[in-house]
Amino acid sequence: MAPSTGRNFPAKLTKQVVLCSLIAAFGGLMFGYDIGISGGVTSIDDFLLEFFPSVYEKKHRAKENNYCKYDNQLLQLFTSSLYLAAVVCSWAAAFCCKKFGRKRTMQMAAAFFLVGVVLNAASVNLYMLIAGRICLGAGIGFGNQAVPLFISEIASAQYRGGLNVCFQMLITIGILIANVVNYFTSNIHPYGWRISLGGAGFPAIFLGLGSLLIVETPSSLIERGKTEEGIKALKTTRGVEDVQKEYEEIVKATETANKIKHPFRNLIMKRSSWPQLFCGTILQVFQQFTGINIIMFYAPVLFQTMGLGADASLLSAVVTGSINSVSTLVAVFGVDKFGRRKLLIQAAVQMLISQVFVGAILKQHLKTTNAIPMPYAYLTVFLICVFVMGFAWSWGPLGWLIPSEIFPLETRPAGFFFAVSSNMICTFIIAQAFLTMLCQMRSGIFFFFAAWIVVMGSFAVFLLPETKGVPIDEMNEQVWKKHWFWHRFIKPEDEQQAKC
Ligand SMILES: OC[C@H]1O[C@](O)(CO)[C@@H](O)[C@@H]1O
Repeated sequence: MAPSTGRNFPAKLTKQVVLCSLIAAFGGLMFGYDIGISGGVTSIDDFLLEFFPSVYEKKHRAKENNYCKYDNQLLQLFTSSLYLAAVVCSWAAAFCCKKFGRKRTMQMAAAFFLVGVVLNAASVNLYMLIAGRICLGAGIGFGNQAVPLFISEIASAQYRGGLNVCFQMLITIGILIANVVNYFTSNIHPYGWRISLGGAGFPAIFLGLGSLLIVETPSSLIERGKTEEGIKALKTTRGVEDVQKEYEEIVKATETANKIKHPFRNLIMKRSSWPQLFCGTILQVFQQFTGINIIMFYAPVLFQTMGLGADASLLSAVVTGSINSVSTLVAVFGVDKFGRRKLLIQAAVQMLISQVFVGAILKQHLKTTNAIPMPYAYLTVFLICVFVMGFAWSWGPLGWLIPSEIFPLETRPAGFFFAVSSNMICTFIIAQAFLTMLCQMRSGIFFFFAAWIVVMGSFAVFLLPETKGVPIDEMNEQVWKKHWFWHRFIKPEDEQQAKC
């Protein structure tokens, strides 16, 4: 018997949907592997010697202030150039998603990424390294745009949350694999870092080959006039024959979508799109301003700052990475059960407490060049794990899930573009600024992020609607029109007005 809640359409969890979602989620593995690798290689001496000799020298200068030894704009550009490229490319990817479908866009992602991997692993100078990062960024921009949309559309409402979280799940597994790879390759001299960077090819090959096997989403097929294929895809992905009602909803959404020639303009100008636009974008901004990436990119650097040795630092990054992956499982199984808001609010409290304690310990014990006493260093690693745990079952996965499910079909790729690109921009800002911020603000950086967590927690309490179990093409009716605050934006006259 197919489960059904509220006005849900009948559907079963089919093997095809699970398999397609998992294959698509390899886009997350690409992204995650890269995140983990960047942090690791920037603390490996052979890599620094080859491309950033001044950082190498500063790192080994005995008197250098711990907080500042990695502060170097070029080194930060290595990490962050990828995100700039990803922003630009996710805009192009939004067009490709609409015109060529989600599946083709994923294949483009894999192709760009592979070129980047080859350039990076074979780099002989900084230019090649940065050019490689830009291609990787293009791959990530295309992948991050297409994959969450693909999963949210291919899954029925009852299972959408859990399946979509697989994307973040694979991001975390990618980060973890990268941390482990870095741990071993850092001892392979002098080319271990090439193995680290080259390893990124595996997830891209998986995504590229895997995407040849998957089906296109019913919404995308119907939107592009492939009605017969769309109905067929609807039947196979839902695992039921009676798909008439859902088909009619998609056709209705498609008709509205086809009237809109400029989805980007429509989204910005039309008042009734603002709630989704605001919530989708701000969730991604908040996701980054939890401060998660100071840990993901720079955990080894951060732990070395606290005085742990090089190996202990890389190993601690492996520990935080494992906790990140395992805790994301809570979201896979919990998000369609507990709902989105409960997870976000609970985790905000947990993350706030750990940030404040980490800040307090570092303020007390890491004043100048000295390392902090070992028990406190380990307590800090523990608190960071508590923080990562909270992030992993909430703001991490839901930052992708909610924006991919709240926009109506006509503005979905365009709306999701704003969400993806705000993630990339904020990741860029944090990647670029963190080492300087650490150098300037010292332990204050943890209080800075704690303040953001207070703001985002309040947002989840007061402004974010619950979207659990609502069919994706019914959000306007069931969510926005009924919300205590946002309903005032969704007036029928607005819907008539801006058919730009
Ligand atoms: O799991 C942590 C990782 O997840 C992301 O927030 C993406 O959702 C990354 O920016 C971060 O490095």
